[in-house]
Amino acid sequence: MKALTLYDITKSFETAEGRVEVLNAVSLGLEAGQSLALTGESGSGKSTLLHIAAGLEQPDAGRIFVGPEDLTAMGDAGRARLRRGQVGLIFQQFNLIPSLSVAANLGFQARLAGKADDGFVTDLAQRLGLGGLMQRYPEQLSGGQQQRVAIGRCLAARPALVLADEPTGNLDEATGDQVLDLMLQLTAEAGAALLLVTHSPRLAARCDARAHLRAGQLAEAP
Ligand SMILES: Nc1ncnc2c1ncn2[C@@H]1O[C@H](COP(=O)(O)OP(=O)(O)OP(=O)(O)O)[C@@H](O)[C@H]1O
Repeated sequence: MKALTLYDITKSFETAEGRVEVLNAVSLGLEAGQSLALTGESGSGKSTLLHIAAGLEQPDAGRIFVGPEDLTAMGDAGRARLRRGQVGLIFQQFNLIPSLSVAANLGFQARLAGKADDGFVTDLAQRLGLGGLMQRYPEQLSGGQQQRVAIGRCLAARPALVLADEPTGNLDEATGDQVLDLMLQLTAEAGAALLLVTHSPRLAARCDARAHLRAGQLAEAP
């Protein structure tokens, strides 16, 4: 089953210097349980593609399916509902809620998605090495610990599709590798598809498949 299908996505931006063509008829399919690394030079459109897949940004043309659901046929409310229920987002900035404990941050998204399950969150926290940190607040955690909370918060809501934009970009290499391994392991176990934007060929090599954005189109990774 396809978790994400993009058909002929085209996107340009109006800027002070004129029109910037970013994506030119990009198509991509991601199976449930599969991980795909998206690489490309800075400015090649990786984040734009990920935002379009999440329904956070609208393409100029093309269609987006998350599972069987057509994002392009939905309004803002429908896209927000689908994102809450099916899509997990992880960014380079951890975006934790500073006033909530680790435990409350971990359960936050699942509650929004109507899938609160304390047992599952506790188990996930153990797997992520956060079991002893549940009562702490984000500012009392290291970068790697904060990113593990962000990953746990995303996975606790059991998304079918995880979209991650440079999730280990703020971490040192060893911590980054560790965090990515956990992400790959946990998403594969959950049967979730993972689209990982990364600059690192080394991290990309750990995914099931790779795609490279160049001049607005997808190519084989170099
Ligand atoms: N809201 C916007 N308005 C105008 N131009 C934009 C906007 N968002 C992105 N762009 C431009 O679109 C292009 C692609 O940006 P994007 O952030 O998708 O690239 P990226 O591959 O993710 O880059 P990086 O690896 O540096 O994060 C860039 O030229 C950027 O300047």
